[in-house]
Amino acid sequence: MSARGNIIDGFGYAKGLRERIAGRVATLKAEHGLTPCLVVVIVGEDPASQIYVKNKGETTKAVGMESRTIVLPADTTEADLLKLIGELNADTGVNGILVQLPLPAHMSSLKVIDAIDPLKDVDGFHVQNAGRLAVGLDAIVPCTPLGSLMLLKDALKTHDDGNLSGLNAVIVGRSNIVGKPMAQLLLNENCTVTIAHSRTANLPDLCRTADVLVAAVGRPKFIQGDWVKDGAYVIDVGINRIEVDGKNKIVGDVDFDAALPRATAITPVPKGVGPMTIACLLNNTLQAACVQHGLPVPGDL
Ligand SMILES: Nc1nc(=O)c2c([nH]1)NC[C@@H]1CN(c3ccc(C(=O)N[C@@H](CCC(=O)O)C(=O)O)cc3)C=[N+]21
Repeated sequence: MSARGNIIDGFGYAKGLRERIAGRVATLKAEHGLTPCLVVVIVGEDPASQIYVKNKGETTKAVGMESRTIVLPADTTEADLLKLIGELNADTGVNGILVQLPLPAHMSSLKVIDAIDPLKDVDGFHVQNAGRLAVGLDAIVPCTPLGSLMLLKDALKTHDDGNLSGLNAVIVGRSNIVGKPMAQLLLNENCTVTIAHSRTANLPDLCRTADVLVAAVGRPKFIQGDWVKDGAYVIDVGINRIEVDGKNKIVGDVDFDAALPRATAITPVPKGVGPMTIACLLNNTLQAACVQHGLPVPGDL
């Protein structure tokens, strides 16, 4: 039986990933004169979103890519945003387009995402990418599930035989951006996958069946320690800002301290899945640039 209480170093893994991406960006530049370009569009002035978008821009530049950020006022019309996306789609210098979510209430995020060229949809949110992932075709895979799978596989290799096949996976959360694509990825790895949500009956007992437990509900410390099966692998996707003793703190969807001694390995928040999301976004942008220029797509990193 493997040891318990191992903390998965998502920050360190993401750092290594970014270094390998930087190497590939340098090669692409030297051999093909190509610098991948990611454009991030943000509508409105939500302070948390702005900090996040600023970090993304800096990380993009740090791996040698071009980063452009377009800030639109909160009262921008949907038509104007769709027009901008059309222009970015047509601009061959732009390889990746990310429209920061959530959008203001007067816009339909599905309609906006649908307007993005699927080949430039580096979030992997377009129905074409979601559908391609579901049927097993090449697709741009959403960054958070992809980064989560990388950490999970690495932890399984470190603490076990590295094999996901036949494991029971429970994903708590059914969003299009995390829960559903995570389920597709784990199905591809031959897990037995259950997606739980707010209407699930007896969630604690269901979670206790999970060899792999993925928490993506967006509620601070929602998953209790005694919901975690002895020896489980726990991936905490939640990023919740809460106030403790007058100070802002970020916590996950799992009660980390209570889950830690039960889990074989668990991701912390922060420095778990979050940094992997950004690293995977950069890798998706690099791969998109290669596809758009008819160049071979580099393999796994
Ligand atoms: N179209 C779109 N695509 C996204 O991928 C997207 C989005 N919209 N809207 C907002 C969410 C949120 N998100 C995060 C990614 C990384 C961290 C991250 O790196 N967090 C660090 C630092 C946390 C901190 O200290 O603030 C960590 O967890 O260690 C956080 C949040 C991507 N999102």
